[in-house]
Amino acid sequence: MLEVINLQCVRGERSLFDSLSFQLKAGECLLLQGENGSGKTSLLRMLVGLTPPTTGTVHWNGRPIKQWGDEYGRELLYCGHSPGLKEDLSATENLTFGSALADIQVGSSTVYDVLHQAGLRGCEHLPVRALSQGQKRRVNLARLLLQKRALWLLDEPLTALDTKASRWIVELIDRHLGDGGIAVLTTHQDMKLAHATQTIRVGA
Ligand SMILES: Nc1ncnc2c1ncn2[C@@H]1O[C@H](COP(=O)(O)OP(=O)(O)OP(=O)(O)O)[C@@H](O)[C@H]1O
Repeated sequence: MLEVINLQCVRGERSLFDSLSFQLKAGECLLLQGENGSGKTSLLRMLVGLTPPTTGTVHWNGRPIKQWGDEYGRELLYCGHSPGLKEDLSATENLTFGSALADIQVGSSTVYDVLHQAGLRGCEHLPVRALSQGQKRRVNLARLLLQKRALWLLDEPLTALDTKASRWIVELIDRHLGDGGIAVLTTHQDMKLAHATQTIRVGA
């Protein structure tokens, strides 16, 4: 379970949000909405443990995430705004090395299969710099299939994706929730998940 208790975020002189609390249990999803600059990414980074909250705490399965240390990192998968890929390496190499860094050994046939599911057949060995923005995004999101994690934290996962890829991601998220996973997503788009979602408007 992910539990956020009285979270506050101050950036410079500005309080972006205050007294923010919520709980997400297995199979539950939270959509973060709000204007540009309202603090959605800041909140996600707090949930990842990358940015310390001004006040308040984030708990994972009953303990503050600080106490989990590296173990917490192995429970979650964070897809940020930027694709976070090595431009000179191929999609296959990025996924293989990225998984190895996350202590997950994957065979090449698994990586090809995941890239094909992501609609990247024929792009397996191109350097990432030769891919379009949407294709880079697909490579990054393909990690969702390779790294089995309980908690998905996705910053605008549909950005740059075409209709078919957007449908693929929505289906992946629904499957993850159906398998008892938890997801927190930021989005400016209308995302039609089959699973019930909570919505928080950040900065309102
Ligand atoms: N490291 C930082 N230092 C100071 N201010 C920051 C920092 N990171 C973000 N901010 C500010 O915090 C505010 C919220 O930024 P954030 O990226 O969380 O917004 P957002 O809701 O995700 O926006 P968008 O919809 O545009 O992605 C912005 O005004 C931004 O300039």
